[in-house]
Amino acid sequence: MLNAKNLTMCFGGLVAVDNVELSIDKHQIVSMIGPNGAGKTTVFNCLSGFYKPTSGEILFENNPIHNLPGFKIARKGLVRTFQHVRLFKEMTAIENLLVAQHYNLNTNLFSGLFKTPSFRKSEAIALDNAAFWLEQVQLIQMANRPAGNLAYGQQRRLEIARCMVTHPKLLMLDEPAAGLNPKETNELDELILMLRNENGITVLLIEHDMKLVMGISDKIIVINQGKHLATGTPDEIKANREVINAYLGEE
Ligand SMILES: Nc1ncnc2c1ncn2[C@@H]1O[C@H](COP(=O)(O)OP(=O)(O)OP(=O)(O)O)[C@@H](O)[C@H]1O
Repeated sequence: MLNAKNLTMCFGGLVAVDNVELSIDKHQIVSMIGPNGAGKTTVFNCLSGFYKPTSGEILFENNPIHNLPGFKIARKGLVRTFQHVRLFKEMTAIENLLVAQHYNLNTNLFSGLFKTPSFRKSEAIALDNAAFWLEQVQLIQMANRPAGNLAYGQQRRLEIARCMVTHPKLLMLDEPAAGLNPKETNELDELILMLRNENGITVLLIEHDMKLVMGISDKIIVINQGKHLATGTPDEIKANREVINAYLGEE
């Protein structure tokens, strides 16, 4: 589904990502791990169009995307969250999910002004979709609360719902468990598995929580000092001497 070849990203003289190769198959849950500063977020930023890679190729469903801006990549079905929560804090939970669907709304000036039947229909579909995903992430009771008033774990789930209302094919989560307590991390674990098992989503995540990573990943990609170090199943990665030396051994 997603393939990166010779992916390289330089910031001035610093090679943050150095010839990284990766591939993600449909319906897999793939985790990218590595020490702080290894280059994981930079890889994410290149894959999602936030950065234009210095060199290399990124194919999404066999089409090159490395020259596309982020919003066009998102429209192709590759959608992401960020390391820090980025919700519209003054808007309610449901409003955040409606704003995310603006692209699907039939909103030209005429239809919006006169509330044409097609405008009202697309508004109703967006509302149903938003309510469905609030239910899925167990936030339906919070629909009318300002997003900024939700607990941190709830805000994280709302961000995932905000991605899901756009019907992505590949969901990329940057440190989704950061700042969550163990109960919230378990709920996140279940939510990610549900997205894959019941909604057919492919998931790529960056995560430092090894219990979560080892528990849900089909495949783990290890990055160290900007370079690809290893790829394998959780058991293969746990037993990989180079990985233990570079990363797991530190813990
Ligand atoms: N916009 C930027 N400009 C300059 N240097 C950058 C930029 N973004 C990242 N870097 C550098 O690139 C390297 C890789 O950073 P990156 O954030 O990708 O690592 P990471 O593996 O995601 O780390 P962490 O786990 O701490 O989030 C670091 O040395 C970082 O300082």
